[in-house]
Amino acid sequence: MSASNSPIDLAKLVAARRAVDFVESGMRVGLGTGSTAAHMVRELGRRVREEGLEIVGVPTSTATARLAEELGIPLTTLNEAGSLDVTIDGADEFDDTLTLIKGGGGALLQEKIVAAASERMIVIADAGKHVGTLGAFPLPVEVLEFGMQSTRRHIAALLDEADVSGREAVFRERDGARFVTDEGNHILDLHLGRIGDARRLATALNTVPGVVENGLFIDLCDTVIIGHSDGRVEIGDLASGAFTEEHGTGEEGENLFRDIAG
Ligand SMILES: O=C(CO)[C@H](O)[C@H](O)COP(=O)(O)O
Repeated sequence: MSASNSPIDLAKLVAARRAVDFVESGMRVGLGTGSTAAHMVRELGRRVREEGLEIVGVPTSTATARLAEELGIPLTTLNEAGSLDVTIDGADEFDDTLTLIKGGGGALLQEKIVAAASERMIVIADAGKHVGTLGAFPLPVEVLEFGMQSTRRHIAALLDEADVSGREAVFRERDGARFVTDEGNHILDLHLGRIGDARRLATALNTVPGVVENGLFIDLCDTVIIGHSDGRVEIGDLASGAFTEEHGTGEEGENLFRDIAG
């Protein structure tokens, strides 16, 4: 079974398609980055082409911009759009307070700026990303190349005092070379195991000279749509403080699975 029709990918697809129901004509929409967000962009593209949905998108990475362009979704910049009605994006982890870890795809900087400019942020994710305590997923921190080893030492010193259970800080690599973000920076992945106080850690990290941004998204996400591989969807909403389940039959998941598997 390939990654594109695995149960996890099916769960991502279910969440992504449900999220697109929240998009209406006339909206300015932040387009997230990653495999789950790509499902959402494809579904938005389908609605633009087949249903005449009139939106303008603001992509959070060059990869998403490329995909959206291919699909015929009209795009603009955040500067042009000013503010956005909704952003739909993936996440690497989220907890019951809808605090997120993002940046697994390296796009956390644009993602955070776009989310902060949005009236509403909807996160789409497979159920495996819902955690009791954040931190099993390494926390990405975007750092400038200039003085990056010094920046790492300052972060290491800060972690000695932090309420975390692991302290390894590793520069991300891709294809044997240091990973470079869309802004030309690098990513330091912090293997923390358990993050006791996300707000305090996020604030502390952003005081270190050389840190551009960290992957903790706090008070940004309003709604999380959780997909299950049998087609069930849970919606967690910050305003109501509740997680509610939809599509209990599993039938939708089976149909989608047939669609993907061809
Ligand atoms: O934060 C991100 C990119 O910077 C992604 O949203 C996150 O890594 C989730 O990716 P995927 O949907 O592929 O699991």
